[in-house]
Amino acid sequence: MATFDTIDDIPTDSRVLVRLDLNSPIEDGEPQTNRRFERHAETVRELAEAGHRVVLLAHQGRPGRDDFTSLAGHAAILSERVGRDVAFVEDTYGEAALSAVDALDAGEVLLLENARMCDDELPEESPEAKAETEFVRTLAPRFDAYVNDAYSAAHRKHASLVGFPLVLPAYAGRVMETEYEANTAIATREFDGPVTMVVGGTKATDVIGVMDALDDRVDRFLLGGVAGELFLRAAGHPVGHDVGGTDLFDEQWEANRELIESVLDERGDALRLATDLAYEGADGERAEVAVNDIDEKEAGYLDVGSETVAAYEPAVRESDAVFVKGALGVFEDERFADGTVGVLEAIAGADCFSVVGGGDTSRAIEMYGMNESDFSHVSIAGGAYIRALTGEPLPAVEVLEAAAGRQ
Ligand SMILES: Nc1ncnc2c1ncn2[C@@H]1O[C@H](COP(=O)(O)OP(=O)(O)O)[C@@H](O)[C@H]1O
Ligand SMILES: O=C(OP(=O)(O)O)[C@H](O)COP(=O)(O)O
Repeated sequence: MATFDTIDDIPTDSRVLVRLDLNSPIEDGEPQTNRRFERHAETVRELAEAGHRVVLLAHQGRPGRDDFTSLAGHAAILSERVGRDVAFVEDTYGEAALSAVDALDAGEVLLLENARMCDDELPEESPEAKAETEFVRTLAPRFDAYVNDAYSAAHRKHASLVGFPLVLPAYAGRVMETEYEANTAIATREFDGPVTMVVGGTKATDVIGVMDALDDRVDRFLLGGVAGELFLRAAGHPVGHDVGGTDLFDEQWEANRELIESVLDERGDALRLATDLAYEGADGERAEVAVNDIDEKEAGYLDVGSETVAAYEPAVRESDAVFVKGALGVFEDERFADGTVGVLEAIAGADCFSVVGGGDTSRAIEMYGMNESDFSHVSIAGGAYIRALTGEPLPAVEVLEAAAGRQ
């Protein structure tokens, strides 16, 4: 269990600075609504209803990229989700921002401009250095408390994440609390029965690192996606390399070959590899082939096959805990959703503790009409989820814990 203080511990009538992670996909310059708004809305609503003055800090994109935008649109979406007005000021710690902060009444909510528009925010430095920045030194004195709800950004040593908790009493928001507890469960909780991890997606380097780190915590890995194909390659099948303009496999194979081979060698018994794969047939329909019948990879494989899904489902049902990292196929295309959806539905119907992580994979839950409440936790974190699974510390969580020790 984390040892941080939570928003239940904030003294009444406080001026509270809250770090959220509203980083979202941007289309035509506008943020697209997603789970992050819905989840953070709970923390914001609770703080406002408690009568605090609530000022929100967040970021969007990275400087130089297309998704680096103002947070004006985020304020509108958040306002809808919270069910009360979320004012927005196009400034982070200048005159306009400070006046807006000072003008707030009890229960009012204000979102400041994208923190990454300030030079002090981004370079990763120690919490002590970040606490010394003009950004932190200017804003902090306006507040009685700092809340970090941005679990999904907690792997970054940015001013808004690690600077403020050094100089203000600091607390975890509801998202921080629930994400932390669920995502560290694989390393910290004892389960009575088998622990299963579903491993897929495109970022094979990430998930293979997770598999290696969780070696002794996981009883079986169900593989699919790009990572699954690389393991099939290591097992001697002529798959797991790029064909026809794809560039997902060869580079990742070169980078991870030794690790893949050693995981296969040492944990072979715990690994379930696909026995059949799906691809786009000549008629454009889904076609399947048994892995043992593949003499040469000629098509891109886009899902695990139906025999594999039928084998993975009971493995899920027998588990006491299931953690998901990455999709088993290109579920965005209905023809190749069977693996991902079949396994997610088996988890939803099973009596087990379950965590589904990764922004892309968790999207399959709503795309295919599954109920989020049938899972113990659907994470809104990507990089931070990976780090939690591999047991790497999250700097923004560490400073919250240190703050609790001082409070
Ligand atoms: N065999 C495959 N070939 C190409 N893409 C795949 C394959 N299997 C899964 N994917 C893609 O992987 C994506 C999810 O992977 P990833 O980004 O690693 O996970 P997440 O964002 O959920 O952490 C999905 O969008 C899916 O289309
Ligand atoms: O969306 C985020 O992370 P994610 O893509 O790992 O889920 C966070 O907002 C961190 O963003 P960053 O990776 O630009 O620092």
